[in-house]
Amino acid sequence: MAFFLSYSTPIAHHKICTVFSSKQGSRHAVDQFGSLTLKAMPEEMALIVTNGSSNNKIPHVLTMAGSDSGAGAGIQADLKTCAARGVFCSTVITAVTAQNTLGVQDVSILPEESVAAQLKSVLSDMHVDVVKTGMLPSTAMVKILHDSLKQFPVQALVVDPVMVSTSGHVLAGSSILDTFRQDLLPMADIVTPNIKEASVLLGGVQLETVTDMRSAAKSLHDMGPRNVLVKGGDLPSSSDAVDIFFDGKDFYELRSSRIQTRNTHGTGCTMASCIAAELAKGSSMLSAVKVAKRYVETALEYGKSINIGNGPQGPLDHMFKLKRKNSSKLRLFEPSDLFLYAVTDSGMNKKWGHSITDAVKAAIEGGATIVQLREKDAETGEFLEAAKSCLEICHAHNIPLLINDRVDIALACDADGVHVGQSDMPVNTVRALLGPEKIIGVSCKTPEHALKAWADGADYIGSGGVFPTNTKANNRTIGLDGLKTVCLASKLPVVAIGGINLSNARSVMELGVVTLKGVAVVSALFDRECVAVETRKLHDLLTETVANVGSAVTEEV
Ligand SMILES: Nc1ncnc2c1ncn2[C@@H]1O[C@H](COP(=O)(O)OP(=O)(O)O)[C@@H](O)[C@H]1O
Ligand SMILES: Cc1ncc(COP(=O)(O)O)c(N)n1
Ligand SMILES: [Mg+2]
Repeated sequence: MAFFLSYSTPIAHHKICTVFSSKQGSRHAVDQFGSLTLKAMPEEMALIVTNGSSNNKIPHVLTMAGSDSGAGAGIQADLKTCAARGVFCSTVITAVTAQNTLGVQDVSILPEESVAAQLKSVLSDMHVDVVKTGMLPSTAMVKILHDSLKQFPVQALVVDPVMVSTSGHVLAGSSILDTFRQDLLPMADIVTPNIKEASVLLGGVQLETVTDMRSAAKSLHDMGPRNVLVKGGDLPSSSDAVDIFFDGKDFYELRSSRIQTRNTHGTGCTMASCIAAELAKGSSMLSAVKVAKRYVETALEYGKSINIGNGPQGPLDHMFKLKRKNSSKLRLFEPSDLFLYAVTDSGMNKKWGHSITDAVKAAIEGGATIVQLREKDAETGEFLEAAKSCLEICHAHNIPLLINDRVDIALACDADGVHVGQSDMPVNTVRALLGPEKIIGVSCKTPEHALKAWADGADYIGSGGVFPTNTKANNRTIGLDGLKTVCLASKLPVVAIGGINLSNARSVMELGVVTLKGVAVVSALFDRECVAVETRKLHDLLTETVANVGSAVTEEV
């Protein structure tokens, strides 16, 4: 969300050539005389002429950093972090490092012309909101950055003053220190040194306590950056991970518990690129820093036991949102799962004194091939707990568990999918929330419903009520003919539902349409004293009918 204006009125002692303002009022002007300093300017001068945002614009971070072959830090960390935070990330590579979990084996610095060309390519063409810098291995690269930003101003500059890798390898030599102090820091909206970097920038002062970190933040702020974050990941003898944020006025102590893991390589780069990503989305500086701290903490927690490499420091895992518990055992949908589809009903379980988990266990024991929890009256907390327990039972038997209607419950317990009705959340919205691998079923009474479900990305449809039923009030019965019409029109596998029991299940399966894969039942299984026995009876009857009808229901859609 950036607003730009070309401007040429003298302000104070500078002739302003370019003015920039963000939504939050972060303002810079670059003077025409080539000073390396970006000056803050009064709010009222930040005239808004062009709104640089449009509906289809994605927030954009440009990272100028080194490549890390081990992919925990550097450019790779920045790309993954921005992707995880929903922000577009372009890259200017300053150096190519050979790193792994043992340390840094090689550093090749890219030619300055190449760095300048990369910056120009991106900044001149693509609308960049925020620039984030990591490894800047030469004085010339700082100058190139300054000149590029003067020509193509951006909303904010996040400077991670990378100097030494955690493994102790020097990534920016001491000859560059003066340039960092004099030229780079004054350009920064925020600078994010770790303890070692803060100490080096301040000429070697010892930083051992949170109080030392506060003084360091203050001294660094005096060098010109608008905000300072001194990161305490490596603060000796601290059981918490404490960072100090200073905005020139107030200090904030950001504290989280220290996660015990070797996989911390890249925390600093990740923190800085997450701050940049949040700024690009429109956050204030303090909110961006807080979100970034929580993001790093969560990534550390999720990735704490990952085993990559044999060295002392493993990479941070940025994409925890994509991670699935037991991903190797992910249960993908098979149309044959619809064969005997058990749908629970809290009223019936109460009536017979069955807990929901006992009822589900019994249905599986009797041969149910998929389970749907349809708990219309349950309290959310209670429903979630029941869903978690049922999921464990279902997965122990390799049976998918779906949740009726409640996408929130399905997400919270990582269920295999959701079944929705025509008036529930639209299928494409459910798909966007659950992701590509989860199972989505939708109730359909007509061929039009069936075709829409297919077009919207459902996996199967439930069609009915085939027969009159007590479990759903005011539900129009479509009969066997209606079911057959839907099955013939459907491009998706179909499960028949509504009043199906031992006495009529045969007539359903005898329709013999290839798309009809099974029956879904509520009362015939759960409005019974012995759920396992009733399920077994229905299972046997279906097996026998299908064997007689031939290949119809086993053929894939
Ligand atoms: N083991 C940990 N548990 C929780 N947070 C951590 C841990 N290690 C680092 N952090 C956090 O990660 C962020 C990056 O800090 P730090 O590791 O000090 O930076 P750098 O990678 O530049 O050395 C900070 O917010 C810090 O508090
Ligand atoms: C290319 C590159 N950039 C930055 C770092 C710092 O990361 P860390 O402090 O986690 O080692 C690194 N090791 N490599
Ligand atoms: Mg670190």
